[in-house]
Amino acid sequence: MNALETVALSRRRRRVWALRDCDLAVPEGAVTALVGANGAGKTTLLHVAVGLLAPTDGEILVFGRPSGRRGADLARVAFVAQEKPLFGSFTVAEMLRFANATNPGFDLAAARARIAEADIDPRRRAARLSGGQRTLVALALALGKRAGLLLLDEPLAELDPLARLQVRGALMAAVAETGATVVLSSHDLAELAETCDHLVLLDRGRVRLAGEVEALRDRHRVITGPGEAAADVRELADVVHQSGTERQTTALIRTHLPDLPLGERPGIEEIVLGYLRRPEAP
Ligand SMILES: Nc1ncnc2c1ncn2[C@@H]1O[C@H](COP(=O)(O)OP(=O)(O)OP(=O)(O)O)[C@@H](O)[C@H]1O
Repeated sequence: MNALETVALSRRRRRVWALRDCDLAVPEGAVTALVGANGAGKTTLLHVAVGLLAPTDGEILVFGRPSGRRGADLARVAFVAQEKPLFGSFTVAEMLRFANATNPGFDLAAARARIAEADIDPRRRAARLSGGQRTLVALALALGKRAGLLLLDEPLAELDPLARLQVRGALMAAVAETGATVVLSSHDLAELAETCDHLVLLDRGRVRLAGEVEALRDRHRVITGPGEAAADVRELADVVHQSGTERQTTALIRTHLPDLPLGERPGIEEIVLGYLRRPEAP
């Protein structure tokens, strides 16, 4: 079963279509990167998935059921919002106890261990935490919930390099140990390449590219050669993006032949940048 699935999902925000006709499937047990330019619709998609926003059109299913505000369904989902909202007047210890009291199956010991590992004083009030510390507390709460689906909006943005490594390790461990599904949005493509096995690229509210990272890499090549050779390549593949001079051109191409003996297999960063650079690419 897919952990998250959308069918012709659209969401309008005032005059803007923040999501438009999105069809996508996030498989269970995978770590999926949600990427796209600023304003592409990533946060909107995550908010619709947890029922904070309703679809304008279409459907979104979480573990096969329409997403909504029913307690039993929400118990299977943990969400860390971009602003990492916490109750400012609560101490960290109080927040963990509150989470423990309100979430059946909450792993209080594991959450406390994460706070200790992050060297955060549990007596400190949330309002007095640094941005990165807020993130670490929010992630400890989300992971403690032991939810089947973790939706994380820019979870690594404010973390120092060591904390980023620790959080990425904790997410991968959650996937390995409990079979959890993780969807995380981020602008750090290099980091995502090391953490994620699936990718969804949103572009002005539409799904531009989606699938397994290795399969997407198999379908693309970076080729270099004289400009006129690009015409020959068009017979075999779609040119996603091309740059350079008449004498020397570099192109990202998409092919239907996974074994195309041509050029280099690109990294996920090159693929995403190629599509973002050329909005009219196929
Ligand atoms: N509260 C709101 N009211 C009206 N429009 C909004 C609101 N929040 C977002 N939008 C619009 O919806 C679109 C998608 O925004 P969204 O926040 O989902 O993008 P994003 O991909 O998460 O961007 P970022 O990478 O900057 O966080 C944008 O055009 C944005 O201006």
